[in-house]
Amino acid sequence: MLASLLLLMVMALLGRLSWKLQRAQVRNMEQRIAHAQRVEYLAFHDSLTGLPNRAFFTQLLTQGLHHSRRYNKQLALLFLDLDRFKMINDSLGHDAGDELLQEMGRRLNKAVRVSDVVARLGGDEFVVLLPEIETLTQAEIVAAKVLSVISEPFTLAGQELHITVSIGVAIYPRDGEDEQSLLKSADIAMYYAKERGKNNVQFSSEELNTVSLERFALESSLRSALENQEFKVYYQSKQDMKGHVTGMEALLRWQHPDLGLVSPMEFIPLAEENGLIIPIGRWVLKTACWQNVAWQNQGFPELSIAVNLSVRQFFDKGLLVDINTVLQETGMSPALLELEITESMVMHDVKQAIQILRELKKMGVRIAIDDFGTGYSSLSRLKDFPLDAIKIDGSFIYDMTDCTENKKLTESIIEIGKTLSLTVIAEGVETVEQLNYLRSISCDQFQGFYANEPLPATEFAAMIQASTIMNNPAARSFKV
Ligand SMILES: Nc1nc2c(ncn2[C@@H]2O[C@H](COP(=O)(O)O[C@H]3[C@@H](O)[C@H](n4cnc5c(=O)[nH]c(N)nc54)O[C@@H]3COP(=O)(O)O)[C@@H](O)[C@H]2O)c(=O)[nH]1
Repeated sequence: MLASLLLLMVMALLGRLSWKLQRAQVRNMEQRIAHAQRVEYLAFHDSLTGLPNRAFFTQLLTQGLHHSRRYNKQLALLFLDLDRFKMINDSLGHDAGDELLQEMGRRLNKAVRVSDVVARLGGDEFVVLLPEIETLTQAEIVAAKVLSVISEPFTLAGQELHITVSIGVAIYPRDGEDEQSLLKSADIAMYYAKERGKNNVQFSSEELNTVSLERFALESSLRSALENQEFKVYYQSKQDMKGHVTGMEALLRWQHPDLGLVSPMEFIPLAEENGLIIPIGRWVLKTACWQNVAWQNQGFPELSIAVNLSVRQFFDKGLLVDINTVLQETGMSPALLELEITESMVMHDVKQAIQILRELKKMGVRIAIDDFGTGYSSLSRLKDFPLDAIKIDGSFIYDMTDCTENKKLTESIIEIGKTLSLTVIAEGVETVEQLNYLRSISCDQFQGFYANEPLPATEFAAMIQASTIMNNPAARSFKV
């Protein structure tokens, strides 16, 4: 009796133990499944926004393309890139940047149908897939809706901010028949949206893709141009109204092995975009200073030299160190170095620009505002900038003798310059009539083809030495 009771108890205990064991096994299994699901979720979703990531998006795009092919449908791919995201990250911090990306994801999802796909490819790049569209207008409507939802203010780090986005759109099958080509077409179109002033939508086209291929080829040779010593600096004189040379401007040229001399207008925007402008700009500065010092050592008079700074260079953290190093290494006098910046550059971030300009002034270099009159600098702002000179944009000079409006505008700019005690230089002077008129309205200096076209160093030196510029009467009174 006792034995049976004991047996029953042992069996009950064993049963309980086995049940516990089973429960533990089930729990363990559940945990493993949950873990596997989590791993799978993370592999296919962006951890910050919860949106499909690039890998998942590629699968969804593949499925969408299969479907479109089978049912002979069009599909639209919107490629989005936030404008000035880096600036937000840099100025407000990465937490604010993360918050912005999360809110972007939420707003994008709200702007499209549940059957559409919103994904984050990485960084500030998002894509929207419209799997079945009948007409291009549908894609246009969605893109406009996206611009509109993003235009609502964002509150980040306690500040209300207005954010914009650039959108490129590619349509299957018109702009690409597979994932890669469709994504590439949309990306190129987005890039053009940026170029056209950001905050807009561009549809892909064959023309855009061809231009982009040419740019790609130019960009890859630009990467090796510095190393291959393909850059040259040309020099154009600045003169006072009596024709005395007061200085020169250093202008960059690219002697491309196949394309010949490439204009800076073609490659500086590219270099600006991919960051190559920093080493290239440093090289121009060093070459120009070195050349100026070499000429002085050869007995040339003390002529100033102006060097253009691009926006990326101007706001680059290494700018002050770079200039200081070049001055030290070349022995260039800071007072003879003039840095040319544009109005739009300083308007980009007025507070920081003033700070940088003050630091540059402390070094003793001169600052000139280039292409003056084409930007939007208000007069009240202008007086806050520590400047030495303004250069009237060539577009005012070009037809000034026939255009009363441009004559008046030029007079006003000269007056502004005088009021602020700045040297006023007229750019793009090509005729004696223009020069005479500028002289009559007390412009201080001029620059342009009338004096000389930009020349390689040896020719410029010969010109100075001969004290003559292309039989130009303005050059007869050169004092060299
Ligand atoms: N960031 C840098 N920008 C640079 C550098 N070198 C040049 N540039 C910028 O590229 C733009 C085009 O320059 P460029 O083709 O050299 O044209 C200059 C002159 O050649 C031209 N010019 C001069 N006189 C006349 C004239 O009488 N008529 C006429 N039609 N054109 C003339 O104008 C340009 C002067 O440039 P700027 O004084 O700087 O405005 C130009 O925006 C350059 O700034 C570089 O090293 N870095």
